[in-house]
Amino acid sequence: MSKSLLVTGGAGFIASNFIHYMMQRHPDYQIINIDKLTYAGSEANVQENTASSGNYQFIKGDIADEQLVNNIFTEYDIDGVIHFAAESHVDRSINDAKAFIESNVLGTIVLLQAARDTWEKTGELSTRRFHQISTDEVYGALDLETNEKFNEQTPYDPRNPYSASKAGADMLVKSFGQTYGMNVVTSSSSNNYGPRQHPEKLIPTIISNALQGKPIPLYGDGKNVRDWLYVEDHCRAIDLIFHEGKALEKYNIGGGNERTNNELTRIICDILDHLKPEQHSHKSLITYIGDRKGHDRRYAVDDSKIRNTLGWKPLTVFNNGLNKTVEWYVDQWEKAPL
Ligand SMILES: NC(=O)c1ccc[n+]([C@@H]2O[C@H](COP(=O)([O-])OP(=O)(O)OC[C@H]3O[C@@H](n4cnc5c(N)ncnc54)[C@H](O)[C@@H]3O)[C@@H](O)[C@H]2O)c1
Ligand SMILES: Cc1cn([C@H]2C[C@H](O)[C@@H](COP(=O)(O)OP(=O)(O)O[C@H]3O[C@H](CO)[C@@H](O)[C@H](O)[C@H]3O)O2)c(=O)[nH]c1=O
Repeated sequence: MSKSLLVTGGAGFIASNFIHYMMQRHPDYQIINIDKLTYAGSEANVQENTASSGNYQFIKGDIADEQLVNNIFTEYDIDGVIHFAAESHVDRSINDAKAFIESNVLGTIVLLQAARDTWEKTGELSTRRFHQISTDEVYGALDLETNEKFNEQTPYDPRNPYSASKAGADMLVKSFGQTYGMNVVTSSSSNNYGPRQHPEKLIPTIISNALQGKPIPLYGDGKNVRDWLYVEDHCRAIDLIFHEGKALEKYNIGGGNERTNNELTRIICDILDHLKPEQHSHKSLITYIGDRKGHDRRYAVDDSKIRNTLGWKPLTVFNNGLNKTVEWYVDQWEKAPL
C-alpha cells in the first residue's frame, strides 16, 4: 500500500541515502523531507534522484518550529515519521551543546506532539508509526579488553552531550508509546560509512586530507574501536523495522566490522595508494593529536535481535564497502576540489 512518509533531516548523510533507497524500493511512496539545512545538510545530497519525482517534497525548516510542524501534519496525510534530524557530531557537542538540546530533544518532542495530536483525532495513534533513529552511543562505552557488545537490554549510559541528547530523545519517544499508546519504534545503529557524509567525520576527513597531502589527525593513541556499518545496509534495516518491527520495541543494528581507528585509517590509505599511486605515501600523513575529551573507547553492537526476528543482516563486505566509499569521495574531489 502506498504511504506518505515524513522523513526528518533528509538532506544529511544517512537520511539522504535513505531517501535514495526508498525511492527505488517503494517508488509509489510520497516522501516529505523536512530539513533545516544546517551546516551539515545539503539539498544536493537528495537532488539527484528526486528532481523529477512527483512523489517528493522538500520543506526547508526546523523540526523544533511547532507551527511549521503542525502545518505539515495538517497539509499532508502522514502515515509515518522516520526521524533522523539531529545535530550529530560529538566534537561539536563537547564545544557547545545548546543546539543539540534544541534539535535533538526539543525537535523530537515537537514532532511527537504533532503526530500524537493528529493521529489521536483520526483514531490512528496505534496504527500510524513514529520511528526514532538512534545511536549505539546511548549505551556508553565498552572496554577494549572484553568481547562484550551492546544489546537492547544494555542500560543507557550516555557519556557525551551528543549521546545524552539522543538518549533524552529516545526516552521521550518511549514515553509516548507508554503514555498515549502511540505506535513507536526505535533503532540504534553503529557508525555508518558511505557516500554523502559530512567532511567533519573521521572517514571523509581521512580521505579529504590524504588527497590534499594534509596531516590525517587521529585522536589519542588511535586505538579506539568503532563498529562500521555500510549506510545502505542501515537503510535496508530501517525500511524493515519501520514496516515490520514491533511497536514499543528497540532494535540494534551493527556492521560486524570492529576496527581501531588506526586499522581503519591504514586500510583507507592502502586504497588511496592503489587509486592514486602518483601521490605521496598516504600513511606518512597520519598524525596523532590530542584526544577527544571523554573519548568513548569502544562501541560494538549485538544485532542478533533484528537478525533473528526480522531476518536482516548486513550484506556489504567491509573492504568492498570501503572501496566504493573511497572511490565516491575521490570522484567528488575530482569534480570539485575543496
Ligand atoms: N552517522 C552515524 O554514524 C550515525 C550512527 C547512528 C545513528 N545516527 C543518527 O542518525 C541520524 C542522522 O545522522 P547523520 O550522520 O546522517 O547526520 P547529519 O549531521 O549528516 O545530518 C543531519 C541532518 O539533520 C538536519 N537537521 C539538524 N537539525 C535540524 C532541525 N532542528 N530541523 C531540521 N533539520 C535538522 C541537518 O540539516 C542535516 O541535514 C541522527 O539522528 C544520528 O543521531 C548516526
Ligand atoms: C573526526 C575525527 C574522529 N576521530 C576518531 C573519534 C572516534 O573514535 C572515531 C570516529 O569519530 P566520528 O567520525 O566523529 O564518529 P563518532 O564520534 O564515533 O560518532 C559517529 O557515530 C555514532 C554512532 O556510533 C553516531 O551516533 C554519530 O552521530 C556519528 O558522528 O574517530 C579521530 O581520531 N580524528 C578525527 O579527526
